[in-house]
Order: sequence, then structure tokens, then C-alpha cells
Amino acid sequence: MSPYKTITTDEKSSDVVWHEASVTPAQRESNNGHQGAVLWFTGLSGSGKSTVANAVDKMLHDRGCKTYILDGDNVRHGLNKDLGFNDVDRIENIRRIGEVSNLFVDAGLIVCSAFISPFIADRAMVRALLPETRFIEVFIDTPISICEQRDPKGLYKKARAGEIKNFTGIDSAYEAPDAAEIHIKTAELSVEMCAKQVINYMLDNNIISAK
Ligand SMILES: Nc1ncnc2c1ncn2[C@@H]1O[C@H](COP(=O)(O)OS(=O)(=O)O)[C@@H](OP(=O)(O)O)[C@H]1O
Ligand SMILES: Nc1ncnc2c1ncn2[C@@H]1O[C@H](COP(=O)(O)OP(=O)(O)O)[C@@H](O)[C@H]1O
Repeated sequence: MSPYKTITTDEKSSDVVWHEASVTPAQRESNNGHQGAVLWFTGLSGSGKSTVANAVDKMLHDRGCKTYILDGDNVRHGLNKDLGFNDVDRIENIRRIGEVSNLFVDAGLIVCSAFISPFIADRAMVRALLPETRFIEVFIDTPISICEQRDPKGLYKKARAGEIKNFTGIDSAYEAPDAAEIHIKTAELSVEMCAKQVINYMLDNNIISAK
């Protein structure tokens, strides 16, 4: 059975007409040789989202998969450059990224989306947008003490000095997932092992097939 949703009349705006594409998502996936899916990396700043997402993207690309990567810092330079870090802007940030991720999945790609995405409700909202089983939450679980020690961009130092307000984990909340599909502890594993944990999940769940 197709996991893709049928849009009902109630869900459509009455004045905007939905056009069915002549190439279906299933046909795109068949051409690609794998399912479309979003790997949704969530975690504190400095937890390792970008590092692990890039390693996974490279491993998938090397296997011949069609992939794309969306990263917080980069998207905030373009699509979301009008947004800041108060709660309302973070919610809108994640809503837009969720919609973009959904388009990539519709195109049959495996998208690695790496955003702090601190609120449970927003991650649930993105999950609900995607066809069933195509949203894979990847919790990059790194204690804040380690993130702060790493401080790859010097942001914790600035936040502690009061130069950055609303910094996640310091004066803005991070709500950890309690049932993520993949739970990665970067303080205990190498980057390669973390990435392999994701690849193994995808193999075990038939999202990609063994080479
Ligand atoms: N106040 C504050 N809090 C957290 N992060 C901050 C802040 N200001 C700037 N930055 C930088 O922005 C990156 C996070 O952007 P995201 O789009 O992932 O954030 S969110 O999902 O909307 O919460 C984040 O990137 P990562 O360190 O890769 O997580 C930071 O580099
Ligand atoms: N196992 C690991 N997984 C991911 N990052 C790690 C790991 N071990 C050390 N690091 C380091 O931690 C930092 C994580 O930074 P980054 O990937 O930019 O985090 P984020 O995108 O969550 O802000 C990098 O400097 C990276 O080299």
C-alpha cells in the first residue's frame, strides 16, 4: 500500500486547485532504486548534527543514492534569513524546512535535515506532514557539557558572556525526543560509527538495499 497521502477536499484551499503530477512518487523512487525519506537530525548546537549528517550524506551518495542536505546555518543564510531565534521564529523555521523536506521526499530523495529543532511539537508537525514511515528522527544526543567543551563556533562562550540571547540549552529550551527512531551518542562513538548507525537503520528498514 502506498504511504503517500491522498489530499482530501477539506485539506485543499477552495480557490487553489491541486494538480496531480503525471510522474508519481513511487515511479520516482523506482527510478532511484530506493525510498524517499527525511533523516531529521535534532540536537543541541555543537552536538554533531552537521558532522554526522554530512557523513551520512556522503555514505549514501557513495552508494549511488539520490540525496540532499539541509543545514540550519545554511538555510538561515537564504530561505529563512528573515528569521531569528525567538520561539515564534524557530517554529516558522521548522515549518518551512518541514515543507521543503517534504518536497524533496516527494521527489524521491533522501534528505538529511540538520536543525536544532528544539520543540517536540514542531518535530511532530513535520512528522505529520510526511508520508508514514518517511520521517526518521535522529536524536544527536550529546551532553551540553561536551557541546560546550567542543564549542566549534565559539557560540557557547558568547552566550555565557550574555552576547547571544535565547541560546539553546542556556536561556532557551531544548526538548529531547523520547522515542526517536535513531538515538546516537556522539560522546561514545566516532563520527564514522555514528553515521554507520544511521545507514544500518536504513538497511534494516528497507529504505535502501544492500550493495
Ligand atoms: N540563539 C541561538 N540558539 C541556537 N543557535 C544559534 C543561536 N544563534 C545563532 N545560532 C546558530 O544557528 C544555528 C541553529 O539554527 P537552527 O535553524 O538549527 O535553529 S532552530 O532549529 O530554529 O532552533 C546554530 O547552528 P548549530 O550550531 O549547527 O546547531 C548556531 O550556529
Ligand atoms: N562522534 C562525533 N560525532 C559528531 N561530531 C563529533 C563527534 N566527535 C567529535 N565531534 C566534533 O563535534 C563538533 C560538532 O559540530 P557540528 O557538527 O557543527 O554540530 P552541530 O551541527 O550540532 O552544531 C565538530 O567539531 C566535530 O568534529
